[in-house]
Amino acid sequence: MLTLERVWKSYKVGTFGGRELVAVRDVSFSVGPGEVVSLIGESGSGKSTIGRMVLRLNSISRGAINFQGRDVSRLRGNALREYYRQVQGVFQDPFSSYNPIFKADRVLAMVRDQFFPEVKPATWWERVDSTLASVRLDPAQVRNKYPHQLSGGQLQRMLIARALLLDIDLLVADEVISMLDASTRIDVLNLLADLKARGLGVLFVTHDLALGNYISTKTVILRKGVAVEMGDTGKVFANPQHPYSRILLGSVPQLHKKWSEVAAELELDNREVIERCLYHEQYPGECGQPPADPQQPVLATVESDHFVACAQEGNVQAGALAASIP
Ligand SMILES: Nc1ncnc2c1ncn2[C@@H]1O[C@H](COP(=O)(O)OP(=O)(O)OP(=O)(O)O)[C@@H](O)[C@H]1O
Repeated sequence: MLTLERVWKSYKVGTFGGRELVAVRDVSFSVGPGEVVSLIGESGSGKSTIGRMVLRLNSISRGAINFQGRDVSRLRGNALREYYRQVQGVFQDPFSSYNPIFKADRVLAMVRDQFFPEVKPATWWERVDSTLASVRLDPAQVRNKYPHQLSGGQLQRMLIARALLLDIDLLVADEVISMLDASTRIDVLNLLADLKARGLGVLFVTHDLALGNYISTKTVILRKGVAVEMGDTGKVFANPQHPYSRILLGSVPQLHKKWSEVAAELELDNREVIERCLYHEQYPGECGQPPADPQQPVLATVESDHFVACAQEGNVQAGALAASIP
C-alpha cells in the first residue's frame, strides 16, 4: 500500500539557509493493509519528518514515496484530494488540529462538503453518529461542543473518527498517545488495535519503545535519520543486532527509566568498539565508509523479515561522514 524507496530529506538551516541538515537518510520500508508500523527513535531522529513527507506536509529531497503504486509527490488536483481521502494524519497535540471557533458539528459537516457532497445530510449524520460511537464517543456529548470543551482524549478520538469518516486506508499517528493521561492512552491504543483489525495500515510514530512493541507488527528503528534496524516487531525486539538497537531495546524492561537516561547510555555506546558488523559480513566494504556501489542495499538480512544496517550507521562518526546527500 505505502512504500518508501530510498527516501532522503534535507532541510536548509543556518543564516540564510546556508547549511544543509540531513534529517532522513536513505530510508526504505512499506506499510501494508492491517499493518501497524512503528517508527521508533529518540528526539530528532527524523520520525516526524517521515510522517510529514507521507502526508505531503514536507517535500522529499530524494527517493520516492508510493501509495498504491502511485508516486505521492506527483499527485495534483483530484488525485491529491483522493489521496487525502485515503491517507490522514493525527498528531501529538490534538488541540492544535482544530479551529477553536468551530464546533465539532461544523468540522464534521466540512468533511461531507469537501469529500462526499452527494451524500444526503440525514444519511451523513447517521454515519457521523455511528462513527463517533465506534471510537467510543457519545455523539450527544461531543457534537455541539467547541474544542476547548472537550478533553485531549476526546479530541484525539474525534480526529480518528474524522479520519474514519473519510474511509481511509492509512493513518499516520504521530505521538498520538504522549499527551494523554493513562486511562485515555489505553483507550486510544485499543482504538488503534481496532483499526488494524479493520484492515487499515497505521504508521505509528513514537519515542516510546513499550508502546511500539505493544501495538506494532513491524518496527523501524531510526537514529539520526538512518533506519539502523527494521523488521517484524517480535524478531527485532527479541534479537536486536545493531549496537544502537541493542542498548535501546535492552532498556525496554526498565519501563521506569526516563528517555534521557537511556539517551545517556546511548551516547556512551558511540564510543564503544563495534565488535561485529553483520552488514559488512554480507556486503563488501569498510564500516562507516560509503559503499563503492551506491545501489548496494543499505540493510543486510538478519533472518526473514529482519534487517540491519552497518554497525556504524547512525553513530556520531558515521553521521558526520555522510552529512551530505550524494
Ligand atoms: N522545518 C525544519 N527546518 C529545519 N530543520 C528541521 C525542520 N524540521 C525538523 N528539522 C530537524 O530535522 C531533524 C529531525 O526532526 P524530526 O522532527 O523529524 O525528528 P523526530 O524524531 O520526530 O523528533 P521528536 O521526537 O523530537 O519530534 C531534527 O534535527 C530537527 O531539528
